[in-house]
Amino acid sequence: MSANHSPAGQQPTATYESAFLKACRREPVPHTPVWFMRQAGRSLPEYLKVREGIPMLESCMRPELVAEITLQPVRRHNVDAAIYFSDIVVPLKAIGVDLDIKPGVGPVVQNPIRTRADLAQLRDLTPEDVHYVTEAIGLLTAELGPTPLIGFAGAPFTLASYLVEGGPSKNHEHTKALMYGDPQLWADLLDRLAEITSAFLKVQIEAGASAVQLFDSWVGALAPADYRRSVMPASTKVFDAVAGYGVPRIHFGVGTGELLGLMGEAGADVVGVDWRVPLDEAARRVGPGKALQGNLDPAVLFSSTEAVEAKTREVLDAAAGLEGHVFNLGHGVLPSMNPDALTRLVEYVHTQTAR
Ligand SMILES: Cc1c2[nH]c(c1CCC(=O)O)Cc1[nH]c(c(CCC(=O)O)c1C)Cc1[nH]c(c(CCC(=O)O)c1C)Cc1[nH]c(c(C)c1CCC(=O)O)C2
Repeated sequence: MSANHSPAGQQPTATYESAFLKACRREPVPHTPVWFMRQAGRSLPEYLKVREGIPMLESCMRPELVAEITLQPVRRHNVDAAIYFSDIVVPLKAIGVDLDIKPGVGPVVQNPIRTRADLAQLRDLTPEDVHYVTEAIGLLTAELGPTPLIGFAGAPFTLASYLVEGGPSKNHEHTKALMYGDPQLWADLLDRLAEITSAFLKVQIEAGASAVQLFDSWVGALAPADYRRSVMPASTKVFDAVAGYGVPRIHFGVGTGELLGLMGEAGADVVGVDWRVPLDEAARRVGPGKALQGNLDPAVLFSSTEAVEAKTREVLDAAAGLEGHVFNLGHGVLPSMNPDALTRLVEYVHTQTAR
């Protein structure tokens, strides 16, 4: 550790002192930090241009392209953090699971995991399996300066939902059939995924990520008792595995109003909230000692600037009493969004919250 490096690991002091990381640590901030889930991607013409002719998963394995795509929204929107460009299925592909990302569909798995024998598809992940991640993060930390880089992974439940269903699913019928019908196989599957996810997050942190987000996008499909019994042990295992690095751990899912307390309890420092629960109520559900992230309804961005500002004001007002607030959308940027509206939104939050 040198003089311009922070106590919490590899990052430069200017990064450690950034508004985003301060808000995650519930320290006073110069302005409310902003970033957007899926800020890189199809809403940006410059993204469509560099991705032309390159399949999604292949683009995730080219370090220079990953670095360029990750930087695009930082340059354009003046967001307070970058998120590493990848996908939640990349570590599964890296250990040899036969899957692809189909345009307009999402991840599709060739041989769904439904029996004990199928578990053999899930071997341990080594740093060499994802050497391109280490390379890309090396390029990125050099380019980003003080702007923090968020690493991420899919949470065990959400990964399991793709692996068991074989693709995207509305009702998660095969997943729930396994969870309720063979609890031991289910627990073993989630534990395997927790190991893989932990290894993947460690690679990102050791390469220079300043925070990590665990996406449990589809876990809102579960009741709290089932979450506690069948999912929380695996997610807790992931958070515990990276606790020693001292980087903030963010935990996000959609439709998780009834799970917010448990998702914090699983080991998050920051709990992501979708647009269905106002942040002051979310803070009551999560309890003290955690920051919150969110939670403008993404679809508001399709409306007028005045309406966007009014709805943003509501989010900021609900967040006024929080210990730490990271502004975000309640879910990801949609491909059809006007990127200029996102740039204006960042500027609006920054000016409204300047102290
Ligand atoms: C559930 C989930 C997936 N992937 C991810 C999640 C969790 C986040 C969430 O809840 O939205 C995570 C993810 N996937 C991607 C990112 C990029 C980083 C960022 O936020 O900027 C992140 C954080 C890139 C991507 N991942 C994907 C794209 C689109 C593919 C493309 O650009 O060709 C991008 C930019 C593909 C993907 N991958 C997945 C879906 C549902 C899709 C969309 C399918 C489609 O509509 O075409 C699975």
